[in-house]
Amino acid sequence: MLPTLLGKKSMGQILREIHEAYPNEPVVGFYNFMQPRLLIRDQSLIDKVWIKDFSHFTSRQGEPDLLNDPLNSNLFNLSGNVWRSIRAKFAPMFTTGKLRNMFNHIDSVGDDFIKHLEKPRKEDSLDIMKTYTIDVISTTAFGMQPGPMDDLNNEFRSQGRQIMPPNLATFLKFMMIFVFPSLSQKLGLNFTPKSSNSYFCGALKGVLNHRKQTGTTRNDFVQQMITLQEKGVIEVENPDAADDYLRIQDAPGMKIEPTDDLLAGQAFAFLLAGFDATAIGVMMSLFELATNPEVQEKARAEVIKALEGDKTFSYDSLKSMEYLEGSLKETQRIQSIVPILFRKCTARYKLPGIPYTVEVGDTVVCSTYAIHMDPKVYPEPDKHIPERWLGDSSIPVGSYLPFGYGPRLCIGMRLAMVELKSIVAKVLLNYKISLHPSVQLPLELNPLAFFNQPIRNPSFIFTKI
Ligand code: HEM
Repeated sequence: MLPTLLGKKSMGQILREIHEAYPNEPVVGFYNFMQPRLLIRDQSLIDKVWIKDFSHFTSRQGEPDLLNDPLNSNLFNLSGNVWRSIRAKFAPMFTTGKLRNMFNHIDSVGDDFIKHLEKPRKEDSLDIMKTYTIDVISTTAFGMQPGPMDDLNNEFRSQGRQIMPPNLATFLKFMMIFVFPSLSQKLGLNFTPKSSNSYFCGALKGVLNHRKQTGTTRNDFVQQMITLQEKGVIEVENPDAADDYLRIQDAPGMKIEPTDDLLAGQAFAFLLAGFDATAIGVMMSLFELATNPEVQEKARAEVIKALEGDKTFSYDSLKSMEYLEGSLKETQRIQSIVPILFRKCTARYKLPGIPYTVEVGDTVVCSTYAIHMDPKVYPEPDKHIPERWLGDSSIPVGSYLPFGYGPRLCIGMRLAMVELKSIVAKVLLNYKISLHPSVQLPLELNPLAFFNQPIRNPSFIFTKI
């Protein structure tokens, strides 16, 4: 891991190199500083560990204390039955019907974003995309209408930007938490600054109180959280096969009270887990379209066709844009924004077909970045080919992992795809996208960032159509 500390290579790149250096091995052991790690290369083994034998790997890292630290007890950090019970309570919030009801909030932030692009700007391209993704979380998860996009004093946005800047201090903190989770817990070290935690949790509790006192209602996550407090469960009116990935058995006998603190912690996790990765996703989707002009033209033609006859942007008109969806999936594959998945072993596990047992507390990882660029799975892996995803595309198990895999797959996956598709479709309809001549290709990855993200964000030229 020295190259990462010296600012030469990101963790994602190093793991990809380890994966590619042992093409015939199903697993490879390595050290992350002093901690042994097992890299699982073989996709059918990934399928076993991440899905079939998930009960042995229900954790990601250490376990926060639900009773004494409910604000940090979020879906990302928790494990075992506590995680299962909270996931089962929150999963219905992300189903098709619920997202369809929330679509107008996302759509309206997208319209503001397009107006914002029309004004002269000096902002870095990732900063603009972050304004969009923070505003989406603000309106959906915190029930707060975002102000004008050019308001530089907007507190919610500036607090959001301060949470996890991709710099050396964040990197060292993350390393400490990953490598020495128990010590970090004793030292009270968290992924996020305490000030951010209290600002966002305070904001959500303020909105919860206001709704309860005034009886105001709105189609958003806050309203669903209130339903969860009042009824103990969120109903799914029209079950959809596309929601299968959210189905999960509640933990029997587990009684978890959805207190304001616990709900605030989850909303903060949605912000934390969602806004940065989605902003990088929007930026890199535009980058892929700018560098693949034929794909851009085809995707634009599809958007125009889907909106023929005065149709407006809606959850359903977006659904019909299959080529655009294929392009977004290609971006997620090629860019592998989250380049590594990891699980902590929670029950001793003998790896099938291999003389090796994973002990409780051991961490296993897989390199999504390497798998997404494997020519055996994706011929000509560097090429952006949306057609890979059209029709009966059959991808082997454990081979497409941008949102993770198994029961702990990203709960916000569909929300992220709707956010991405909606904004990219709006940009395509209004602008031709090209790269500023100053952009140097290929883009270099930021060695200090946990995500795969460029060290210098590409600047775009948006030409009004
Ligand atoms: C392009 C955008 C996004 C990407 C690439 C992404 C990717 C991921 C990945 C790879 C994981 C780990 C899954 C695993 O370990 O198997 C994850 C977990 C998670 N994500 Fe996302 N995500 C995105 C957007 C969002 C959004 C918008 C939300 C908002 C709700 C969100 C909320 C979460 C949560 C709460 C978890 C933890 C789930 C659990 O452990 O039960 N993500 N995401």
